[in-house]
Amino acid sequence: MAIHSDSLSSIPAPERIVAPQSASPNEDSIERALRPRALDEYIGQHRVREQLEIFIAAARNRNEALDHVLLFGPPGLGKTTLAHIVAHEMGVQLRQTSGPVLERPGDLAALLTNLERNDVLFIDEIHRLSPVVEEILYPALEDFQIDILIGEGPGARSVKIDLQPFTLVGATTRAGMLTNPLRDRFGIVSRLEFYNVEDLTHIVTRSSQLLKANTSPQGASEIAKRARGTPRIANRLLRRVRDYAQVRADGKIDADVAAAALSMLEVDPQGLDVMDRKLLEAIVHKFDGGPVGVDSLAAAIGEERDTIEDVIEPFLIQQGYLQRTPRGRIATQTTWRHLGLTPPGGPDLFSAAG
Ligand SMILES: Nc1ncnc2c1ncn2[C@@H]1O[C@H](COP(=O)(O)OP(=O)(O)OP(=O)(O)O)[C@@H](O)[C@H]1O
Ligand SMILES: [Mg+2]
Repeated sequence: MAIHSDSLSSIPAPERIVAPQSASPNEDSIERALRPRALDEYIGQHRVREQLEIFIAAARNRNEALDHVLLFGPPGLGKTTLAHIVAHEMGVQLRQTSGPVLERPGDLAALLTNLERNDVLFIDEIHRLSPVVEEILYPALEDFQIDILIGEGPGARSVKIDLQPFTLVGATTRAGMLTNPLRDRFGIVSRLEFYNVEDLTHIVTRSSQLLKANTSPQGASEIAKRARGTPRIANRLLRRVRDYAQVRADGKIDADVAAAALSMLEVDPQGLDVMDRKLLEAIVHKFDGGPVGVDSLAAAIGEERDTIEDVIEPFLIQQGYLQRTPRGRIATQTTWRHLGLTPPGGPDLFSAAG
């Protein structure tokens, strides 16, 4: 491996390299290029994929619209990708919108009346639909009909409009924030999980081919290990490692180059970054390891509560760094050790408490 010592100042440093949200419109367009189009290119999530395969085949066979689908899970795991794949596999068009964009009932009515037979309507952030808009959606989902009010005041009357049969694909990072009547109207509910290292390695390898990056299997696996179970992060790390490799290692991404690039980006071998460590250190140093309520934690590290709950915590909990209890967040033994500290009371006491 030839590592040159030129300056790396040309490498852009996003605020948080392992943020699971999309960073910019530019990143969005790169993502679109890397997005798998068909179900059999969609890596991992075997359970969800198998279910969709069967339901899509059956609906196609009967020439019916697929049942409404709710996709939920943390950001960057492939909800939008899957919505597009559903439309592609059904051989129909996809119309895309999002909860906060649909301000008035008329906005949704316009979209619904323009759908063609069996089309997919994709509503991202569906937990953020306003109640009046959601009201329109119920009869649309159930009977493919909407009631709209024409005119104002005493002369106003309600008119029923028939819609073409369609499939609603709703995506949310927070299934718990959906109202019950809305959730009940989805026939297919799919929860996306964090990806394992093997699947992420596969994704990095596939993206390397599309980006024409020269990545060895070990290089791909090194990136995968630090990608927090999230394809969006894996693809972003790959692009930054590719920059590093280009400037310092003749473009070859092997395990050493990947590790060197990622430690320069302050992503540690477990995939934790500055923000994760800040949160874990706050629990350990400021709150004696917890339990600490999420609001106190938010104040201590200067982050929004929502960011902690949606973005930082899920991976830390899944990896066993953090426990969510009714009394608040608790740092686990893994956390103390990760920070190079001895857990309080020794291993036995802790495992009895945890
Ligand atoms: N199963 C997969 N196989 C290969 N690549 C994937 C897969 N899932 C996601 N990706 C990649 O990850 C990127 C992010 O996925 P996507 O935009 O679908 O996430 P999302 O769940 O909609 O995120 P958000 O909650 O932020 O909207 C995509 O551009 C795609 O390239
Ligand atoms: Mg999305």
